[in-house]
Amino acid sequence: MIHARSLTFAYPGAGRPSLKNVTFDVPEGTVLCLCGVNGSGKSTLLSLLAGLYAPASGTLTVAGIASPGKEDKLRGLSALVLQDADLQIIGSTVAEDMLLAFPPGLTDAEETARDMAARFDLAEHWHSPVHTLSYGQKRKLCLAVALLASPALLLLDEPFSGLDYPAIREMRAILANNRKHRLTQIISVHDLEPVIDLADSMVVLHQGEQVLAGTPQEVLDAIPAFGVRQPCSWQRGLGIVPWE
Ligand SMILES: Nc1ncnc2c1ncn2[C@@H]1O[C@H](COP(=O)(O)OP(=O)(O)OP(=O)(O)O)[C@@H](O)[C@H]1O
Repeated sequence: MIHARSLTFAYPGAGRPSLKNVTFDVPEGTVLCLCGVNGSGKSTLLSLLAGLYAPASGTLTVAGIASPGKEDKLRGLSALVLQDADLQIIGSTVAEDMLLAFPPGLTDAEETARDMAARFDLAEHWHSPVHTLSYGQKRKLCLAVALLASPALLLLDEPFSGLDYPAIREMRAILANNRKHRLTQIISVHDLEPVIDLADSMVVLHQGEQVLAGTPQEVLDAIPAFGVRQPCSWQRGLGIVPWE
């Protein structure tokens, strides 16, 4: 579904590129775990995949839509869930934020949104002002709104950061359910522990370069050299042990 070929990108005015020569494929319905230390280029790559920027060189094709050239179409088929929920929430209440995901006047919009709120344990907060939600609830609201748009590609930037253990488990359950329904997902993390058993493939970035790519089993032995901690089960020689 995704073919990235020799992607290079530099922010306007930046001295050096934030992505260099990034090449990978993601089959439809699979989960790619994108990892690397702070500043390695994960968010930048997600922005290109979301159609927010175009590569300076190389080509990115998502479901047959190519960038550079068709970023507006890419934006229509993917949903990016940002690390900072406050940058993403635009409604003043949960209801308003969820209903803004639909075109005006769409029949069934409220019913669909309420069902999604219930799925994400947000039903009792339907009329709550968004600033009264907890950090974890705000993250869930952003993900719920992203899914309301029925994206073909879900892009998640550090979905576990700042979440407590129960919220991490809840987030995992949502991502696992998406995977069960064959939604293509790219999940950026610096810590692999909460996600590795859900990942079909991995790309490791370091200083904007793709240094490793393959299945978790192919990549995990080499990741410490790039500042990424191996999952505990892998360190103990147990391979990848599912959480549940
Ligand atoms: N808007 C911008 N303008 C200029 N440089 C930027 C901009 N955004 C990011 N960068 C630079 O691009 C590089 C990659 O940053 P990016 O945010 O993509 O990394 P990251 O792996 O997502 O980091 P983190 O884990 O800290 O979120 C960094 O050197 C960063 O300083």
